[in-house]
Amino acid sequence: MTSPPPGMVTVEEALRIVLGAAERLPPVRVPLLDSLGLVLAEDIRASDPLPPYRASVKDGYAVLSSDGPGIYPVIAESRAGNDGIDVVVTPGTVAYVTTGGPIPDGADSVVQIEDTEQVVATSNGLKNVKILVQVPRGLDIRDVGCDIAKGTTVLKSGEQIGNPEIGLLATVGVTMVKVYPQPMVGVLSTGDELVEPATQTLGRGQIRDSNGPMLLAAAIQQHCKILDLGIVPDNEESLDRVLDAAFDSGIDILLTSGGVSMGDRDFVKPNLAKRGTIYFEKVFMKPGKPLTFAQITVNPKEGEKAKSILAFGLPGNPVSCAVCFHLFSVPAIRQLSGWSNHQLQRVHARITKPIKTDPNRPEYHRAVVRWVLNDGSGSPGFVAESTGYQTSSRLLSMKSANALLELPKSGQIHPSGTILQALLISDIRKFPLSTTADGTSISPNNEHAVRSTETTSVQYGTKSSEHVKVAILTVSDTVASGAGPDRSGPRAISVVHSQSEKLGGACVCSRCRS
Ligand SMILES: Nc1nc2c(c(=O)[nH]1)N[C@H]1C(S)=C(S)[C@@H](COP(=O)(O)OP(=O)(O)OC[C@H]3O[C@@H](n4cnc5c(N)ncnc54)[C@H](O)[C@@H]3O)O[C@H]1N2
Ligand code: MOO
Repeated sequence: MTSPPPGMVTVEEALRIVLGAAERLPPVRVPLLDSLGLVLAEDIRASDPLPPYRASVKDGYAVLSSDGPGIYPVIAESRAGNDGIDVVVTPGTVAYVTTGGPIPDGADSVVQIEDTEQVVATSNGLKNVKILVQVPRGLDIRDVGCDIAKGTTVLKSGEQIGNPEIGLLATVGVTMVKVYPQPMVGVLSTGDELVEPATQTLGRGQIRDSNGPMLLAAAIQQHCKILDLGIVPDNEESLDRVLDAAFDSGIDILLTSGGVSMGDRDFVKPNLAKRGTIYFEKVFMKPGKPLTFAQITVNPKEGEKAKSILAFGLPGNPVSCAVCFHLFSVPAIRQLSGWSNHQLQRVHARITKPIKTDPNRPEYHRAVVRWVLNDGSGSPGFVAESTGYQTSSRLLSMKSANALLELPKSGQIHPSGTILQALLISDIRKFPLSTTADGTSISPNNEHAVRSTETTSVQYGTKSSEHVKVAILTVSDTVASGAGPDRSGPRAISVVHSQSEKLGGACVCSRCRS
């Protein structure tokens, strides 16, 4: 890994520092439904077996299997609760049961309705039924505790609570759940140029605050409680006043945006430095270089413990702000919330178009990752499509992005089809399965693939052991007519050869022009 320039930390080091400062919040008890999305802070055991009684799996008749086919009187109907409680199914009798209903004593099997026939009432006054089949002992009966035995640990401390877990908690009778609480996140936008989103007409030099609402929404998506601290202008006194109130209000995390680079009115860092410890103030990454991280200890109120607050001075550029939130604030939120694995998930994905890397900083390139049946290699896999122009002021490059492609600094071009690591930043399930990223095939024979990559299309080997053969096609009227030189073809060849090892031994096997 390349060392960062002086004064900067690597992304890995920055994350290590953040997680070192982030401690789990003390557990609390919350009502059942409020625990959704939170992390359990205790083991949960079943105090009763499930089912607590022998229950029928089918609508049908509880029988003695040894009786076999024949006509039998129906001595009881057991649907739920105390139905059939004092009834004993003796040889030569049956009881009607519904799905989930208690099996009366004596019966050892259930014959489903489909394997019976109603018999016209007889002189004994009881309904009679004709059993048509021989059933084995135990058929269609759930024994006591067959789903959950008494004393089983159904959930473990540290597990995340989703809807099935809510159901399990309800099943075992837990209505107040011990969980790690949601952190309270305060969000503050800084900058003289900022006005409220509701502002209809912008004055000269004004822009609407997008970072504030975006970060509040992002914190909500991470199951946090939020405190909207609004906008402060670039002036020391206003910032001081708002931060005094913020630190007094019980927040666990402070997210500011703007005012952390080199401007003469960038007051966030000095303010945080005055209140606590700044751990780093520049990260070797793009976007997000001026990210600042500090820990502030707030003096305790009477009878309370001193409180530690994690403060992220996020860069003002909206994309830098969002990327830093995902890479650093999300793992911190997860750690405070009791997650045992705070890391963002990583997948390998093939890029659908060439991507140029930054020559100076490792880059986090926004992309849409989806699972396709043919990722270009003939097999299923993830493909990644760039969200386009990546400048850090262009929030449209975050739109729909569910992944950040990790691009080490090199200044080189990754050709279409290169496999890259992608950090997932949102749920990829909303991108449905398709044949390929664009619903077509991205094989080199496909017209779209040739157009999308302009002059280069990559053919992936069918077996990983095979060398990858690359055909390069320059499409240009000028070149084809001989009116000008082919510049892109030779450049593409040199890229393929310089990246040959990374591309599984790729070599150019043919080159043509049209
Ligand atoms: N001399 C240098 N200048 C800059 C450097 C540097 O190293 N040396 N770093 C650049 C980088 S990289 C970034 S990123 C930005 C970050 O600057 P700040 O965090 O101080 O942010 P501001 O200057 O306040 O704003 C930057 C940009 O973002 C817009 N912005 C700010 N807040 C919001 C908001 N809430 N909603 C929407 N847009 C916002 C602001 O108008 C600016 O355009 O610094 C570079 N400069
Ligand atoms: O690092 Mo800044 O975030 O490039 O734009």
